[in-house]
Amino acid sequence: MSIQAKIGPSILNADLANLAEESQKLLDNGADYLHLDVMDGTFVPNLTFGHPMVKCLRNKIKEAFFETHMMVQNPEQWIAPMSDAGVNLYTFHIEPVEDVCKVTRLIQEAGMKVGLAIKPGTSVKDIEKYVELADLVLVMTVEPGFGGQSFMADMMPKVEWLRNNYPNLDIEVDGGVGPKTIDCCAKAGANWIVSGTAVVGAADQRQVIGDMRNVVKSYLK
Ligand SMILES: O=C(CO)[C@H](O)[C@H](O)COP(=O)(O)O
Ligand SMILES: [Fe+2]
Repeated sequence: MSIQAKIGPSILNADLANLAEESQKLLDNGADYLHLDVMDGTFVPNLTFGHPMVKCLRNKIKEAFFETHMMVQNPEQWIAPMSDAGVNLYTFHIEPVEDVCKVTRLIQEAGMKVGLAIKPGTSVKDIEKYVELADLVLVMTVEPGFGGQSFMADMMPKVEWLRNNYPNLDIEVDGGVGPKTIDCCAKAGANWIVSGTAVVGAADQRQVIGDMRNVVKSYLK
């Protein structure tokens, strides 16, 4: 099966007091999945929400595909509760993890797909030995921790390397991605696109989501 273009809004900069409504609006406007940023205040210097909130969101939004971007020091700890909360794709950073193979196995056993994420300072070579275990690789295009930062175009060689070596891999980019930077990401080979501020704050979310998806599609073989 060939890879597809997917746009997943990050709700990090949305009104979290109205998370279900904000999420439903994004889905109604064409989002392919929701990217839920989980931060523990240790792996990154910020704190968001955990599995209780994801579970409440799942109770209100039954059908959508949920990815949790786990910016946490111990991703193994949250596998069972996130699975119970209805998460579909559990994306974790390899940097703090000693046994990446074990964590990927536990995620699969819990019934979720596996995403492997790398920070800007992590070489793509560090993830090479694990790629075959993953459903998706996330190349961060900002330092994880906060929404609304500037896109790091110098991460694109990592995306290019992954696309050249794994033509069928789902490759995600996250951080500062929007209408101005989508071409760069799509050209490098990314096909899962996280976009927070640019989509959530857009006057016409449907237009922005549709335009970005079209750019990604135009580069897919
Ligand atoms: O993981 C993240 C930050 O660590 C967010 O997903 C990301 O920053 C999205 O927001 P924006 O598009 O505003 O940069
Ligand atoms: Fe994220």
